[in-house]
Amino acid sequence: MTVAIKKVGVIGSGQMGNGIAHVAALAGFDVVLNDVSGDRLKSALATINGNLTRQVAKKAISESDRKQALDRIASAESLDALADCDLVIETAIEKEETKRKIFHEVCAVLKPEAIVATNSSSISITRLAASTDRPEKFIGIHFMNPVPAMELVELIRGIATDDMTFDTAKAFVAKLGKQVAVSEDFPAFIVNRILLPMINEAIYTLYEGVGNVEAIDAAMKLGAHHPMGPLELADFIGLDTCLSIMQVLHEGLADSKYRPCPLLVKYVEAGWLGRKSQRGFYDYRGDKPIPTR
Ligand SMILES: CC(=O)CC(=O)SCCNC(=O)CCNC(=O)[C@H](O)C(C)(C)COP(=O)(O)OP(=O)(O)OC[C@H]1O[C@@H](n2cnc3c(N)ncnc32)[C@H](O)[C@@H]1OP(=O)(O)O
Ligand SMILES: NC(=O)C1=CN([C@@H]2O[C@H](COP(=O)(O)OP(=O)(O)OC[C@H]3O[C@@H](n4cnc5c(N)ncnc54)[C@H](OP(=O)(O)O)[C@@H]3O)[C@@H](O)[C@H]2O)C=CC1
Repeated sequence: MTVAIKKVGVIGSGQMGNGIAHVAALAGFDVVLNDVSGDRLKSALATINGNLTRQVAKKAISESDRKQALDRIASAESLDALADCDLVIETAIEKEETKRKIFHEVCAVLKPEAIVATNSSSISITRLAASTDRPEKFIGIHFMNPVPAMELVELIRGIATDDMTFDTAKAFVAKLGKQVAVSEDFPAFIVNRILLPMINEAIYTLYEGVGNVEAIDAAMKLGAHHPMGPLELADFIGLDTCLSIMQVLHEGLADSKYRPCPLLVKYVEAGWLGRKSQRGFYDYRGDKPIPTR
């Protein structure tokens, strides 16, 4: 049994929120995109339009698909605008305290039958569910970046998630044209349990001077056929998000093999968060990315 989903709320209009709003609107859902910052929302809509336009240029969608998708996305600075959503997907920063606060506020305005999901990369779904008034209607729907291009979505049930919520989330992902991988609720789930230690190891390789940024990325692109080098990918994901995921792995699994590399910590402390702040393992302020080490 599934619940009918017509209107989807997306909380957080960063790179993932943009992508989720984009694919949901293109699949015919009405979307309300929320963020604490009005400027963020404006630039989010411009980014979505840019990505849709690229798809039109590639003939993946028509001009009328682009227009209709954009028309289906409303933006709102207040969570009150999400009151009549059937499904809400939280995709604000990877900080448990921020997410808990959002769930507390949004659950107060949602209808009781609405499903609440998080796009968290790593945090316990069971623990986040416990901060809501509806643990049985709470689930992890974990998209990959960039959302319009990646085929996979991980689904993670918390201990209390009921079958109706799981089946509804599965049907929703299928409607977006994406494949599901089901993960148990353990730190960082499947993709990031494997991917982030690889990225962290690449940063240790840089930290220990085994290779420079260029050599490490070239090694993994040309030597292992990865589409992006691990440091380029870390910048793409966001170094703050990478660090948060490593911290969740380190604390959650209590194993020193997940120790975040001190160089990753230093970049985040400097505010060098990767592409989103224009500087990370590469400097993106010029015509082409320049390695920072
Ligand atoms: C951290 C987490 O919690 C989980 C994660 O997401 S981990 C990160 C997972 N993602 C990856 O590993 C990405 C690795 N990189 C890649 O796969 C590729 O480099 C890439 C898909 C990003 C770009 O591929 P490419 O061949 O260089 O680019 P290009 O041919 O221009 O684009 C391919 C598609 O991606 C889309 N795309 C590329 N960049 C995009 C962006 N920033 N936003 C939206 N769409 C984008 C393009 O529109 C295109 O879509 P269509 O196939 O529908 O036309
Ligand atoms: N980056 C990635 O590759 C992936 C990330 N994820 C997960 O998705 C989530 C978002 O990541 P990403 O999009 O990269 O992050 P970004 O930093 O790009 O975006 C986060 C957005 O959330 C906003 N925000 C912060 N606090 C609130 C709040 N209280 N209410 C509403 N919006 C808020 C931020 O606004 P402001 O900047 O003004 O603070 C920002 O616009 C994280 O949980 C992350 O782990 C999942 C898969 C892949």
